[in-house]
Amino acid sequence: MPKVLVSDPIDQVGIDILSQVAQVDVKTDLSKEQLVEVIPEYDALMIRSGTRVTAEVIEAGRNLKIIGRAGVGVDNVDVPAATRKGIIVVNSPEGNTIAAAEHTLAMMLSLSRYIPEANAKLKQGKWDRKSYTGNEVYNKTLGVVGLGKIGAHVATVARAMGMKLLAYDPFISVERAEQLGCSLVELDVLFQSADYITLHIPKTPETANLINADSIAKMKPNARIINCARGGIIDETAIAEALKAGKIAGAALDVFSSEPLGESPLTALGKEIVLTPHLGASTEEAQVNVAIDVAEQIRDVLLGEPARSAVNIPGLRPDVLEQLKPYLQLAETLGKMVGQLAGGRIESLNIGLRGDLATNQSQPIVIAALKGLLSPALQERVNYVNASIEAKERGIRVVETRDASIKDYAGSLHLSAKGTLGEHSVTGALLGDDEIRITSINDFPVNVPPNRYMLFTLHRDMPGIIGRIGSLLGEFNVNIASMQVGRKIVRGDAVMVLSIDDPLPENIMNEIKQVAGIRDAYTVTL
Ligand SMILES: NC(=O)C1=CN([C@@H]2O[C@H](COP(=O)(O)OP(=O)(O)OC[C@H]3O[C@@H](n4cnc5c(N)ncnc54)[C@H](O)[C@@H]3O)[C@@H](O)[C@H]2O)C=CC1
Ligand SMILES: O=C(O)CCC(=O)C(=O)O
Repeated sequence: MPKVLVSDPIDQVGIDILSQVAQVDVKTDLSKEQLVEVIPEYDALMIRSGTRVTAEVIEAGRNLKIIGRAGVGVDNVDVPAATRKGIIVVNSPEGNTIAAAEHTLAMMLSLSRYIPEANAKLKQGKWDRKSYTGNEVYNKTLGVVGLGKIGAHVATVARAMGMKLLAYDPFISVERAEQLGCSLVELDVLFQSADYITLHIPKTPETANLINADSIAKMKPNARIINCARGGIIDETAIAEALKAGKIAGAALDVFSSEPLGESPLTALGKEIVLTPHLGASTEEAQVNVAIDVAEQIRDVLLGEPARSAVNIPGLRPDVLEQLKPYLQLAETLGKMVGQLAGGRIESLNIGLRGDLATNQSQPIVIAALKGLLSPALQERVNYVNASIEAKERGIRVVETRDASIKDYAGSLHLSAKGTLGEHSVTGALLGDDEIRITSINDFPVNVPPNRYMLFTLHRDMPGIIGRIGSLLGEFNVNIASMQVGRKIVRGDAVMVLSIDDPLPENIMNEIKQVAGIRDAYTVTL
């Protein structure tokens, strides 16, 4: 039974799902060193934001197949290191959207009305009404930086509260922004015009310290900033100084450049700052959502199924993935075949998507073909995560073509590879019940299902040759399951495809190649 380590607190519902297929160990107090020590025994790791999955942890995790982040941000996982090792990293892109958006709105209102300070003072027995005259958000301008899932929900609710909306997001269309009631503007315009600025972007090299002394200098003195996205997007020293000097009116921060927040100039400030310890996703509803979402993906991957929200393999909607699954299997099978026909060192792979397949999302199909191509050499070390990197590192040139007009089957895939044994091609399609058929070898038409062990010959179409190969296999005690010949013209060149029940014994290939009329012969193991 596979083993899953859960190293941050997650909802029990997630543990229950994982327990269907794995032994689950919950160890939420591991030090960095302890994690490195225990990780080799686990097939999967499930975390929230507390665990740092460094390159060292990934290197030590020699059995790891999947890392599941019960939340959105995967900045606590060294994703490139995981990708290099072929480990899938999954998250829950939507499970905590509402929780984070509502926390943002709560922070904005708390900050505007000084609720945390007033509450604390009253609990100390002080009835102070004059220190806490706040501001209304109604009719004020909210600048949303990052109009993705959380930013969009914040914008929708803020609009209902009567706020005017500006947004900055270079990857969002004007139509989408307008649909949400936002005017898309440049960042500087947003900084100069907004009364409230809320951040909903990932932390990347471009967004690190986006709010700094320079950007703060552009803001209005009554500006209030809310960050429920990621620590490090705001320069904490700069914002503490700006608040102290009254350059802006307030800040509400849920996330920090280093967590837990230790000694910081932020904690010394008064009612102009509201701080929460990374609580954006901390609702019962969100924790159930993310636990189910990520535990299901870990379960599926441990059962050999694809994950629906992997961050290091092409993201596909579950319905699209479901529809593509048989084609991924087809691409992998053809990749395996053509790789073995073309020989070990492959220079190039041409992938032709034909018929209906030409209108499909091709990236997963290309990856599946590469996985198949490389699997004879790399075995289980190659998977959907690292197939592209492995191909690139081997200098394999990948060319993709599409032709929707070829309608011999509803959709077919044509792979052609150039390698040490020359250039070879295989075409395949799916029958109505998603059964794979090989429909051509080196452009000779055939119609055979793939088989674990196969023998291909290129030969001259002439009497006696099929019988001779049959008897030769018989002499070596190899049982033939099926045999088919594909030719373009009578007595011209042809291919023979034999499905056999056992691996071919050594030496037989030399004898096959010496049969009169045989030009070449190849074995394939699928
Ligand atoms: N405080 C908490 O507990 C939580 C924090 N988060 C964080 O909130 C952030 C947003 O999450 P979602 O809305 O789910 O992500 P999302 O991916 O739906 O949206 C992010 C948006 O940022 C935009 N963006 C990327 N780079 C940008 C840039 N340089 N300038 C402006 N816009 C840029 C993207 O186009 C996208 O529209 C993430 O950092 C996530 O980790 C998410 C959940 C809970
Ligand atoms: O797991 C958590 O509580 C943090 C959530 C978060 O920051 C995220 O999903 O990006």
